[in-house]
Amino acid sequence: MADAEAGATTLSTAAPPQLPPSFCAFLRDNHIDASVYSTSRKLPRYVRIIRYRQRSQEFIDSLVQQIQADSRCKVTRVDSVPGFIEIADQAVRLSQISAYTNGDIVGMDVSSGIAALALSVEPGDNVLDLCCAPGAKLLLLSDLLDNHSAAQRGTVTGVDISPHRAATCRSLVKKHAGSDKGFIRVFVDDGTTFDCKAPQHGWHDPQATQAASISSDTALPKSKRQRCIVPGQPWFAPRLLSTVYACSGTQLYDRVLVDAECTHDGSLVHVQKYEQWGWEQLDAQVVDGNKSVTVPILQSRLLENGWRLLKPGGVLVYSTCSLSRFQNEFVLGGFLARHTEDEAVLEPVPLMASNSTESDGGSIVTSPIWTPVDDEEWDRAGLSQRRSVFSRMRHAVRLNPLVSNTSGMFIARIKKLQHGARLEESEIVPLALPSSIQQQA
Ligand SMILES: C[S@@+](CC[C@H](N)C(=O)[O-])C[C@H]1O[C@@H](n2cnc3c(N)ncnc32)[C@H](O)[C@@H]1O
Repeated sequence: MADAEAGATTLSTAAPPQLPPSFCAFLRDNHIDASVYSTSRKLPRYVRIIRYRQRSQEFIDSLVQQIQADSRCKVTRVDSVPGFIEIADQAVRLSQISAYTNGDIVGMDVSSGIAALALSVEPGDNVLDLCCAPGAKLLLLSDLLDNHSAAQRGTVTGVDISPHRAATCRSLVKKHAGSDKGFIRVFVDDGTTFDCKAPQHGWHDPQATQAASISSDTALPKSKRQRCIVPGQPWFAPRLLSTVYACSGTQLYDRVLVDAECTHDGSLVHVQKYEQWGWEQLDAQVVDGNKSVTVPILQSRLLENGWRLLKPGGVLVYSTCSLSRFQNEFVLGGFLARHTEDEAVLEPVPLMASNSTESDGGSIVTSPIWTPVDDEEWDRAGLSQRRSVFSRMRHAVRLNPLVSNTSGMFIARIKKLQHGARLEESEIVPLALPSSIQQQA
C-alpha cells in the first residue's frame, strides 16, 4: 500500500467557522476542500416521484404544481434525471407537502438517484444492494422492476448490517413499493461476507420456497418464525435466518450496488445538522475509532464481495457520499490493481453525458476524479507506479456540491468481463491510507 501524503498545495482550507477543529483536521487528512461546507444552506431540496415510470405526464405536471403550491417556492423537474424534482428552498419541510403525506414522493437527493440509476437496471435483473439501509436507493431500484409481470420482473436483494436500519428499510418498502412486494428481500447481514445468491427462476422458485418452509419448521422462537416469507410481502431475514436462506439461490446477480458505508462528509445538509445535535456526535461518526483507516478497508471488502457475487457481463456501481479520496479513488484504485483490464472495466456513468464540467442548461455538472497534479505529487503520494490504475478510473465521477448543486457523491460504474483469481483478505486493501493516521494505527 502506498504512503499517500496529502497534496495540500491545491486544497482550500477555508472552513466555515462553526466546524469543530477535529472535523477540520479530518478534512485536511482526507484532502477535502473545506470551503464546500459554506454552500450547504444554498443547496435545494430534492424529491423523487414514487413509481415514476407508471405515472402519466398529466399526473407529474399536476404533482409539480401541487408541490409548488404547498412549499410556496420555485419547484422544477430535474431534466436530466428521470423522476426527480427540485424544490428551491432547502428549508421546506416535506410534511407540509401533500404529495409526500399521500406517498407520491419521497425525499432523496438527486446525487443518490444518479448512483442508483447508474446500474441501468432492466426488467428481469436480479439486483443486489449490499449496504441498503435506510433504503432510498433500494426503493428506487424496486420501482424500476415494478411495472412488469411477476415472471419478467426480476428481484431486489438488500443487505445491511444494522438491524434497526434494515427495519427502517423494510418499512419504507412496505409503505411505498407497489402492491406485490414479494420480489424484494432484506437481509440483516455483513456485506463483506454475505453469500446468498439470487433465485434461479424469479422469486417464487421452488428451492427458495422450500428453504423458507424449512425455516418455518425449525425450533426458532415464534417472533423469528413470523418473519419468514409471506407471499406478496418483502422477505425480511434477521441474522438467524440468513444461513437458512443461503441455500435458496443459485445464481450470481446481474447488477450490484455497493453504496458503501462512509463518513458521510459529502452529505452537507447532514453535517450541518450537527450544529443542533452536538459536534461530539459528528466526531463519533467521522473521526473517532480511526475511521480514516477503518472505513476505506471496510469499503474495499464490501466492494470485493459485491464483485464476487456479480455475474460476468454484469454491472457494479460503487458509490459513497464522502468526498475523501481515500474512500473513493484509493478504494477503487486498490480494486483495479487487483483486477486486470480483462476482468474489470469502468464505463461512463449514465445521465452524466460526457462527464461535463460545464452545465448545458439542464444536466448535473460533474467534477473529475482526484489525481495527482504533477510529477512531484505522484512521487509524494507514492503513486508513480500506479498511473495506469488512475487512467483506468477516468469514467468515475465526483459530484462536488460547489458546482453540482447536489449533495457530494462519488460514483463508479464497473463492468465485469470475467471472474478473477480468489483473493486472501490481506490482499483486499485500498491503494493508500492517510499516512499520518497510518502511523497512529
Ligand atoms: C451510505 S449508507 C447506505 C444508504 C442506502 N444505500 C440508501 O440509499 O438508503 C451505508 C449503510 O451501510 C451499512 N453498513 C455498514 N457496514 C456494513 C457491512 N459490513 N455490511 C452491510 N452493511 C453495512 C450501514 O448500516 C448503513 O446503513
